[in-house]
Amino acid sequence: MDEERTEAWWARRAWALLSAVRERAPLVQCITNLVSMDIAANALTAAGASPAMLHCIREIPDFTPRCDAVYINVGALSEDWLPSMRAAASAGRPWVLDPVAVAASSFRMEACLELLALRPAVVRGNASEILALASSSDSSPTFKGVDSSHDSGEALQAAKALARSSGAVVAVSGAVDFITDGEQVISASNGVAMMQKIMATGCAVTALIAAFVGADPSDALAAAACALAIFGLAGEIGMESAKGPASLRMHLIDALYGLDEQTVTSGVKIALLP
Ligand SMILES: Nc1ncnc2c1ncn2[C@@H]1O[C@H](COP(=O)(O)OP(=O)(O)O)[C@@H](O)[C@H]1O
Ligand SMILES: Cc1ncsc1CCOP(=O)(O)O
Ligand SMILES: [Mg+2]
Repeated sequence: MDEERTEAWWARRAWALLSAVRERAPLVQCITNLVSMDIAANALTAAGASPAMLHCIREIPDFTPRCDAVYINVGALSEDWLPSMRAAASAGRPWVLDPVAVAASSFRMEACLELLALRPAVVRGNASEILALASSSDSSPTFKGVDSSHDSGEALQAAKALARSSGAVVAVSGAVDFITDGEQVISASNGVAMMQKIMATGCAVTALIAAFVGADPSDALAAAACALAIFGLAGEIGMESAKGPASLRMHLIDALYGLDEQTVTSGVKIALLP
């Protein structure tokens, strides 16, 4: 199977998955921080998914089982929301974790480790987040809040170890995104540096990963790699018209909405690393 996963295979897979999102409009429940709600909901809907920002614990038993995927993001974690996160992660739907600033506190680290034990299909973080989560350490001297103080390649071994110990696909974002199930490593090299200057692009791309998993839960590794590459490609196209972070945000969402087969199959840069 691996031998046939050429760059051309990945390009076709990325288009097939984006097409599946557009056709099936997966319902994605998002329990996410308040900063990211707007960009995540807009990225999801531009891609063809159906976002729902529901976090009241009383709604989860009725609503979550009807979702195609669940997205949980601890960016603005609180004692009130953690029970909802636990309940939604335990509802039997495929789900994706964004461990924003996991090293911020022991409360956040313990919450993320507890959620990790509830078997997310995918964990996506920046390099500092994946390094911290893999080592269960909330005491890094280089901690910079929600931003990464490491390059994605520095977290590759940690990502592989975390994938093996948790059973999740682990994605590390950065200039090059790395996606691993603990054995295979995929690189996705789309994107522009200016994406780091738009608040909550990381949160938005994790939401998009959840939509791709919801559209096709059979291969979380492919879903995560293709969602990251497609989001990055939308950033590249958006950058052609952008003057700065605010206009890039708008043009990225427009580009995500307008992607066609030719643009996706010629533009995504996904490769299986040897
Ligand atoms: N230097 C870069 N060059 C190109 N794309 C980048 C770069 N840094 C981040 N990205 C892209 O921006 C998005 C958010 O990633 P990142 O900034 O690592 O997440 P977070 O916001 O959680 O820290 C991802 O799609 C990633 O591929
Ligand atoms: C600023 C901020 N504070 C808590 S969550 C959040 C957004 C983080 O977004 P991202 O992880 O995409 O950088
Ligand atoms: Mg983040």
